[in-house]
Order: sequence, then structure tokens, then C-alpha cells
Amino acid sequence: MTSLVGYARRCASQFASVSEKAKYVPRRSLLYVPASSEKMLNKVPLMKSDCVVLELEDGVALTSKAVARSNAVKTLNQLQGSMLSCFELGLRVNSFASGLLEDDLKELSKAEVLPAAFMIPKVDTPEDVATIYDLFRTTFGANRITDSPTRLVIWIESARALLDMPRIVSSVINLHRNSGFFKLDAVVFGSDDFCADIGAIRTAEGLENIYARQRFVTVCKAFQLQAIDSVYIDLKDEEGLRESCLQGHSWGFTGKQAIHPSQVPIIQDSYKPSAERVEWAKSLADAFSMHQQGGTGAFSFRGQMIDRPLLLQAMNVLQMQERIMGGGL
Ligand SMILES: CC(=O)SCCNC(=O)CCNC(=O)[C@H](O)C(C)(C)COP(=O)(O)OP(=O)(O)OC[C@H]1O[C@@H](n2cnc3c(N)ncnc32)[C@H](O)[C@@H]1OP(=O)(O)O
Ligand SMILES: O=CC(=O)O
Ligand SMILES: [Mg+2]
Repeated sequence: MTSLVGYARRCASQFASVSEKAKYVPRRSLLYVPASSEKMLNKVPLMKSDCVVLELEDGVALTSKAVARSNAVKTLNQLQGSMLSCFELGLRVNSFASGLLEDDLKELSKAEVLPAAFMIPKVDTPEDVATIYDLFRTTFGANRITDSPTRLVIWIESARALLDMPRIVSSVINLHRNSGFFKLDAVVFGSDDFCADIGAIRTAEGLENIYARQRFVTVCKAFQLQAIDSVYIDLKDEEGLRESCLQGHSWGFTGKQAIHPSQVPIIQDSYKPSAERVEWAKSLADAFSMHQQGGTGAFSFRGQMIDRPLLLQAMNVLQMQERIMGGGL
């Protein structure tokens, strides 16, 4: 089979930023696995969630933080680099404000390998970003956190963070550009903490979060980042979960958090690009290439104005499709 991404990349080879996206990591579902539970950790190698998150934060009781940290180190040493069924084995640390982050990082620095993604909850201000970076640098040493393939994923979970989100995201991106710190790939909307922060009552329909989710996804997309949607806490309500996924997908979210393995197939299926969308992306990349060769930047395609940002959207679709098909997920 010809590679869809190779094909699109050839179409778009004149753009460095397009080829950078070759390292695209699909994150349709992010499944939390509380690292305090050895039973749950044992299931990690066979988990078919795009992203599996070793959880040290709110899924772990305060009294179990120490055991969770040491289990996480063991799991990273055993599993990182081995054949996993997921695309990414990430790790969510505790927030800076909790006062637990320093101890998390000290223990994690004993791991021989870093997680494929460090995941940092409750990033509330650009100043938090600077402090978090300093903690990483002093604990791991500059060498281990500079120009590393490890990605960064952050959580926006308060009213203040939502309003300041562009500055927070810019700070993280600038740290990567200027200091070589981990590259920010995705931002997660921490809906449950957000509701607690604004005093909203959580409902299955989620009307209380409409503004927040729309602002959130807009800011993510303004910075070309993946946008990961809310947790769906009603474990037994499969229909409600599917509706919530379809809504999030149609709003521009690229994935959703999962708390139980039973949620993963529903989420992954809902966020899979449809056959029509793949056909659209492939044809658009083809048309783009043809127009570039003819010296035209913007052109009309199926009644829409197309230029580089649309090509990037098409690339996301093709890269997601290729990774999912290649990874058997
Ligand atoms: C708002 C936020 O911050 S969300 C993130 C923080 N929260 C979390 O991390 C919670 C993650 N989820 C969980 O801990 C669990 O799914 C719970 C506690 C909600 C439910 O767990 P259980 O009562 O064990 O569920 P259930 O009995 O249906 O589990 C079925 C099997 O799946 C396993 N399982 C359930 N959830 C998970 C999980 N997240 N990861 C791995 N395995 C899991 C169970 O261990 C059980 O295994 P077994 O068949 O070998 O006994
Ligand atoms: O961390 C996730 C949340 O919903 O809060
Ligand atoms: Mg939270």
C-alpha cells in the first residue's frame, strides 16, 4: 500500500513545518491507569488506547503517592521501548500547586528512561510554566530534558487558566524553541476540576462547560495543538459517551480522556477519520500539489478556498489514518 503520509508529504515538501509533523502521535483516547494499582498496571502492555497515562495525580490517594511513584518507575523501566499496543506511554505527575511535584520528579529521575510524554495537570499561569521547567532542570539535569523526544501535554483546569491560556501555551512553546525543553503536543481540558473551580454543577449534557470547551478548542487550534476533551464519568452510559465524543469531534477536539478500558473503543471509533474525510484530505493534498507547481498559493476546491492551513488539516487526517491503520488500532 502506498503511504498516505509519504504521498501528502511529497505534495507538501516545500514546507518544513509540514514534514515536522511526521512525528504525529494520535491521541484519540488518553486512558488513565492509577499507578498505585499493580493489577491495573499489569494490563498496560495490551491496552489499545492511543495514549496510556500512568497516573500519579487525582486518581491516586494521597496515602498511596509514594507507592504509585515507585510503581511508575518500575513500569517505565520495564515497558518503555518494548512492544506496546498503544502509541504512547505517558505519565501524569502531580500539579506544581499541590507541593507534590518535586517529590514526583525526584523519584522519576531514577527511571532509566523518560516517559514518551510528561503530562502536567493544573497549569494555571505562565509563571507556573517557568517554575515547572526549573524543577525539571534541577531534578533531571539540563541534558536529560533538552532536545529529548519526550513530548509535553498540559491540563487547563481553572477559570484563570482558561482566560490566560494563550499566554500559558506561548510560554511552553517558547521554552521548547529557546531552551529545547519538551515539545508541547496537546492540551487537555480538565472539566471536572474546572467545574469545581467555577462552582458549576456537572451534568451529563455538559451545558455548563460549553463556553469553556469552545474557547479551549479555539486556543488549541490557534497554536496547532491537539485538543483533548472532558472525562465522561458515567461509566455505564455508553450512548451518552458516544454522543459526547461525536459532539467533541465535530467541534474540533482531537481526542478524549478515558477512565475505564470499556470507554476506549467507543472513543477511538468516534474520533477515527471517516472514509469521506480521508478521501477529502487525499484529494485536497493532490490539488494542493498541482496548484503549487502551477505557482498558485490559494485556490478553490469543492467550493472552498484552500491554502496552507487547510493542507495542514488534511495532513492531520492522513497522518492519523496511517498511524491507526499501521498500528492496528
Ligand atoms: C477527573 C480526573 O482527573 S480523571 C483521572 C483520575 N481518575 C482515574 O485515574 C480513575 C481511573 N479509573 C479507575 O480507577 C477505575 O476504572 C474505577 C475505580 C473508576 C473503576 O474500577 P473498577 O471498579 O475496578 O471497575 P471494573 O470492576 O469495571 O473493572 C474491570 C476490570 O478493568 C480494570 N480496570 C478498570 N479501570 C481500569 C483502568 N483505568 N486502567 C486499567 N485497568 C482498569 C479493573 O482492574 C478490572 O480488572 P479485573 O477484571 O482484572 O478485575
Ligand atoms: O483532570 C481532569 C479533570 O477533569 O479534572
Ligand atoms: Mg483534574
